[in-house]
Amino acid sequence: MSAKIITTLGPASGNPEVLQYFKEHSVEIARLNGSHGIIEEHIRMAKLAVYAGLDLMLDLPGPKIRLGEINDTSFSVKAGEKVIIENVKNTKKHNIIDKENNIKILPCQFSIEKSTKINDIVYIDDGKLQFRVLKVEANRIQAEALNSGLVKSHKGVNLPHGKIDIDFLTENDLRLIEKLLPIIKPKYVATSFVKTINDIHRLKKAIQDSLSNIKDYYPRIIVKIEMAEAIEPINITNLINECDMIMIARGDLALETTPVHIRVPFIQADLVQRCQKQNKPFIIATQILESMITCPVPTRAEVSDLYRAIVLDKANYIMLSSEAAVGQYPKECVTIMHDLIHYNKNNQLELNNSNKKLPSETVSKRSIKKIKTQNRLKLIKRKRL
Ligand SMILES: Nc1ncnc2c1ncn2[C@@H]1O[C@H](COP(=O)(O)OP(=O)(O)O)[C@@H](O)[C@H]1O
Ligand SMILES: C=C(OP(=O)(O)O)C(=O)O
Repeated sequence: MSAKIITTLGPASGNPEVLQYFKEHSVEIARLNGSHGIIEEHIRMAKLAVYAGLDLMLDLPGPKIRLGEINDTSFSVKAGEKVIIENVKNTKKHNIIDKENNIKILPCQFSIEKSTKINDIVYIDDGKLQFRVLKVEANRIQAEALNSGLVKSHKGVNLPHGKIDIDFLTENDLRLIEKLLPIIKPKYVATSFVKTINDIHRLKKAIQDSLSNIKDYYPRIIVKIEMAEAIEPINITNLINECDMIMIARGDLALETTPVHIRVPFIQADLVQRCQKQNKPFIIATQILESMITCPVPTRAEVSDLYRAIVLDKANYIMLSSEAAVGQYPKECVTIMHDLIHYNKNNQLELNNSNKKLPSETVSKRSIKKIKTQNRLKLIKRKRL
């Protein structure tokens, strides 16, 4: 079976023309990321995706630390600039300047100060922005930007060296399970930041409660592997057993496991083997064609990553995130994936056919026989001498 594509829906892809193109180019599942957008917008995009013939996946945010809502949606920081990362309990938009100190504030949806110490690194937006902790205060930390970039609303915050205890099913997850799930009835529900099998039991119970009045429907559960605890031997075996599909969620995985960034390919190799052994379908996700968010062609490294996922790992699904949700080239990304999938399929066929037509094995067997006969003759000759 060849790989199929999952595309994350967002402003760049939530329209009939793009969705039709996706359907015609190996896309099978449309993913709604519950971390972004409002419920009404998800319902609108879900209807369009179903109309285009795609299956739906509702991806629940889980206990992921994220920035809050920022006024004007983004602002820039410069390398060396001091900022405050402050816990905000409400969902209102936040101004970004602390007038007293004339310093920029990054609103954060969880309080991270108890889990950080001086010199720890805070990663934001899949690590695109890095901050070093300078001072820990009540309800906030002071930090120094290690690189320049844009701070955007709702981007993820990772603290690989600090553990934060946030309950697995958040208010946001429960709201989506109660208000969105029964309306769109997605074929799949993906669950984020899972640690143990107990998390899955709790999720299934919450889904059952929300669907108590609906018969003949229950979603398939996708477990996103993105935390160090989840890949501990007992946990990972149980999680693979308990779910319908695994997602290797490489974005957070890269920052939740240490040494950061470099462990992902090793974990990917291990998870692929485990899923294949336990006969469980799996998705390889995140940054597969990241450069194509702003560029119409992929890098060689991205094509190699795609080759590994499709040809070597034989992933059941490969997933596009920002590339399809907010990128400039959603159709081009899908085309690259679709073309590689089909090139591989045709290439395999050609190889199989050429094996049948050109029995190179027979040729080489024949030559081996000839050499053996020649050797035997030489031996006999030598013995006679
Ligand atoms: N429904 C949406 N509305 C607006 N933007 C979205 C939506 N879904 C995704 N995005 C954007 O695409 C980015 C990448 O998607 P994804 O990888 O799923 O997000 P994240 O890593 O933040 O969970 C998000 O960070 C967000 O900026
Ligand atoms: C798919 C992932 O999760 P999300 O996009 O929800 O952060 C990931 O971290 O790789």
